[in-house]
Amino acid sequence: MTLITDVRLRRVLDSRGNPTVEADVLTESGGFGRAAAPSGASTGEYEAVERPAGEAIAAAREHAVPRLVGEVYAGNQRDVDAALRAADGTDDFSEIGANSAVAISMAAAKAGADVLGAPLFQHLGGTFRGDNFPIPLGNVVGGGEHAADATDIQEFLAAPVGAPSVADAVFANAAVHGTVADLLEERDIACGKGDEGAWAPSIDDGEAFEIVAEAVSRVQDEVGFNVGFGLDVAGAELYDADSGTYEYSDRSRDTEEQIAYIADLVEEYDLVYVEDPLDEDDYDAFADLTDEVGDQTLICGDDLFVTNTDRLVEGIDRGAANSILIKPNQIGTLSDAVDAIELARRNGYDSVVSHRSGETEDATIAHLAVATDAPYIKTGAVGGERTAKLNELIRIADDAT
Ligand SMILES: C=C(OP(=O)(O)O)C(=O)O
Ligand SMILES: [Mg+2]
Repeated sequence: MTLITDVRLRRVLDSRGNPTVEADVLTESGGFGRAAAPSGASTGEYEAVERPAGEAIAAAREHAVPRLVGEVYAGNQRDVDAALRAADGTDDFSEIGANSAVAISMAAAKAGADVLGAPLFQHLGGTFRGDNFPIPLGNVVGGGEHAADATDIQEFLAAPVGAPSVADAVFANAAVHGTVADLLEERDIACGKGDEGAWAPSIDDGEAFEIVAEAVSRVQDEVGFNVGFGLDVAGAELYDADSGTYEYSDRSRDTEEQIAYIADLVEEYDLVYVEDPLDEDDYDAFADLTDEVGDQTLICGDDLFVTNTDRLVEGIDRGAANSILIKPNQIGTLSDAVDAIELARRNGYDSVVSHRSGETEDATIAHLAVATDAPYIKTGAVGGERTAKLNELIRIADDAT
């Protein structure tokens, strides 16, 4: 029933206005799935390769489509993803592009779900999934590679850890985003937004901490449950390998100073989450920081692990972190992303399923998080391509997908 009969690929716009790959997968019995690839700006060095959309589409039409059409069942995700790997023939999807691969992988999953008449999370995770929801981490102030002339730290993330429901959590994050705007206005700070919809004021990190801490505390008082906050430091973007230092606007920090700085921030602001506090090659520094504060907060590897089980195994062996960011396009297929989540769980690591800074209306990651019982999802706080995922979580909870 789910034999793939057609794969159609096209260029569509992402949220930055760049072309990205959209895939349609059709099946013998009329099943249909459509998905589009997201795209990063602060990409990790070890990610699967995104090719320019037109080239990725041409290569996938030549190498992948013939291995799928009439050959593979969309309902068998492992076979779909194995066919994509075989068609590509490289370790990093540099032939057909991880953007073509992930779009086809996700579209096939949706086609499989469509044939079953089941919600995507249930097709991916089974009938006993759908009761647990991830806590959404929402970017409310940001800079780094996502906005010019803004904070050094890439993302200040609201984290409504005490929310009684996913809808309460989603609205709490939007309230923090709105309260940050009020506080910026009170301080006469005009600003626009970065790529993920976070405010991108031209302020230093110290002032951003003050504002976000105040916003979180006000919203916590309003909603009556615990709202904390966290960071994506995107340490690899700050790190200068030649000098071995982290370069902030106002000063440099060597690795020891960077570890001490982050540990102090965890203490001072009771941070619940710290992503990529250190460079993507420095497992040892990650391990030192995790040793120091890993019992108080999540230390999450994004550029460190790039959703790659080999890198995660190394991190687990070395005690480098206690959580992993999961971005399907970093590794190229849903099967690989699920393998990383399962390996993480078996080793006591929390998974944080994540959007990219360049996004589309695609909501697959909301289903992936619910399907795998992931404790967190990072997908912004506002903006259509972000609310696509957040509203889908609310629909899943409402049994309305
Ligand atoms: C979402 C992120 O940004 P990008 O997609 O630019 O890598 C991130 O670094 O976690
Ligand atoms: Mg990151």
